[in-house]
Amino acid sequence: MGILDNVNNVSDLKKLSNAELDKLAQEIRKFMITHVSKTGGHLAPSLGVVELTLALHQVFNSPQDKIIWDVGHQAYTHKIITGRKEKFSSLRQYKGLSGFPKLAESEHDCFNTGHSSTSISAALGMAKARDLKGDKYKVIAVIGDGALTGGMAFEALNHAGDLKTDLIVVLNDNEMSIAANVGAMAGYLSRLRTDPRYGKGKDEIEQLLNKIPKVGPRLLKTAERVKDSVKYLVVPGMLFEEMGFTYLGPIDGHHIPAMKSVFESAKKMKGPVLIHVLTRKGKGFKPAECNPDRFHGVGPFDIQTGNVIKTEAPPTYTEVFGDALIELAEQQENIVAVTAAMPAGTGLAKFAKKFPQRFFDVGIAEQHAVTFACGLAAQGFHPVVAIYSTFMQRAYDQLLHDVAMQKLPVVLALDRAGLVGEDGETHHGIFDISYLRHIPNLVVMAPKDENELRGMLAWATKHSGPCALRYPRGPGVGVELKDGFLPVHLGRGEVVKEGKDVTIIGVGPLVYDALAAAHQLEQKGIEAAVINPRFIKPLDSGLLVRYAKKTRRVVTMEEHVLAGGFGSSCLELFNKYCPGIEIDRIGLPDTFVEHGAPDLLKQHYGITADGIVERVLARFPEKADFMKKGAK
Ligand SMILES: Cc1ncc(C[n+]2csc(CCOP(=O)(O)OP(=O)(O)O)c2C)c(N)n1
Ligand SMILES: CC(=O)[C@@H](O)[C@H](O)COP(=O)(O)O
Ligand SMILES: [Mg+2]
Repeated sequence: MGILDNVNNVSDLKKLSNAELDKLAQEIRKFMITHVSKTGGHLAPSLGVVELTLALHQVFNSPQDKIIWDVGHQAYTHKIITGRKEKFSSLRQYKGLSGFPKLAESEHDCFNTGHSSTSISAALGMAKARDLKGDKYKVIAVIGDGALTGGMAFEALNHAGDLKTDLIVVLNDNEMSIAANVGAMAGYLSRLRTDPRYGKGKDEIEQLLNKIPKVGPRLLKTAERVKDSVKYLVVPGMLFEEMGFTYLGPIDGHHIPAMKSVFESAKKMKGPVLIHVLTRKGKGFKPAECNPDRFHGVGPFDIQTGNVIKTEAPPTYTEVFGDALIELAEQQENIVAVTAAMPAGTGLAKFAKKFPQRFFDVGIAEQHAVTFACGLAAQGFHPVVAIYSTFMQRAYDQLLHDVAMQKLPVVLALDRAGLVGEDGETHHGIFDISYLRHIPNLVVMAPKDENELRGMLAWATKHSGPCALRYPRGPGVGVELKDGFLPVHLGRGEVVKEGKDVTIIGVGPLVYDALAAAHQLEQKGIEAAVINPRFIKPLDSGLLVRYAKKTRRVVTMEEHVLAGGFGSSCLELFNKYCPGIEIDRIGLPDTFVEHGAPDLLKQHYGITADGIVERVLARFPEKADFMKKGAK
């Protein structure tokens, strides 16, 4: 019987000694590794904060005290010790535990996270609400060094320093974002971490400086300036102190007694406090310690070897994108690539190695990434900004105000467009058609397969204005990759199959589901035409209207919300040019889609060939009867 067996909630944790907490940490690591090796998940981030989480929950009193986990991908220990140990085997599975904090899951999850850099803003809002109500609870934001590169975090630090309300920010510094952390802040933290001078008795320095004899105002001013610059040199965390925070640290984030003692001190302090904690991402599992980037978000793996369990699959759209961009960049010197802290996830890692001067990782800063690219474009470069569909939501105004209004030749590569699966509602890329297609001057494309992705990227890097490409997470459809680049013509779609009874339009790879549906319908005597629109904007209006008029029935299908999606654009088109068409739109309803395997989610929402067949048959009741009579 281990200690973890008797820890079913935070109250059980409070009874444990430091030695028992250390033992519990080991048991939690073993428990976590065992489960995540089966479910996959954010193992390295969570392994890195086991002791930190235990110390936090011993010193503070969740749920009265509010603990907000930035991104929330590191909250597995938090979940395990707040009553969700038994459900942990369902992590990230459909109808199982989420991989991120969820209010709906537990009172200890006081704020939903998933997108980076929101924790300090939310914590500050909660702290201010507490003050206004005269409450006394503590509010703690736990933010990583990567998330601290997000502009929103600085906005919140700036505001917190001004409000001076009681707030605790725990900076979990493991020198890693997904890849190694980048930026000047990372450099500053590194100096705080490594320079022996830092951490010298801050009081000694203050006493020494205060010994400077009281002199006339002019000399006093100089003395103050000297004092401040000397403080910058030897007093750690001056940057945060200057922003109104009391800086505590750096402390060992795997030493529970040290953290508990600092947390206890911070509890008593007035105003905003920043506690700088040093941790090792992936601690306790050698493969993750050695490859914290690979184990940042990992699929099921072999515990003995750390090898991810590979399944035979075609190259991913991400890999096809990355390789194609390298081919294009070899021909076009003005191509540069920008990522927001996700070189590997967006397929740009190889590009970065091959063209280090033409690659920019800006940190978790999507807004800056887009407008930084505009600066490059304004001076003759052709930037390709690779950002997941869901994270591109952060840069909406930059797309509109900086890219489109100026008609700058910026290529927006929206990876993870569609249902991403286990990351769930905060990560599905199901809103981009709606937030892109109404932006003037912007071309929006959706390739049906790997060759079209290559062709569209080639076209985009030669297009004189802004354009966006949206493609899904995971393996391609497995077509044979062609040399060269498929020719693409602005605003032109493709007839994949002729038919006279109904027109089925599938967006992106869904055109293959449309084709499968058409073949099923053929068995039932219904001849369906299949269209690959290729362009979300500008639509191939001539083609779509021609087939709508010809078949009088249209079914559209997209891995995207219906509101403002591709189907909506067809509604608008047909309403104008061929009113009276029967149109069925298949897509996602007005709700946030939960986590689960993508195919399961598609099945649930009818985004499948069968879903199309069902819709079409509903328009042919006689055929449906024909079906019912047992005809095959
Ligand atoms: C707005 C946004 N952009 C990108 C991501 C993808 N992402 C998730 S975690 C992460 C790195 C976080 O680094 P850090 O905060 O240091 O946490 P660690 O994984 O090191 O514990 C990134 C880039 C995100 N979740 N949100
Ligand atoms: C926590 C986070 O936002 C990222 O780690 C994200 O989960 C990566 O998604 P992919 O696994 O699709 O690259
Ligand atoms: Mg980090």
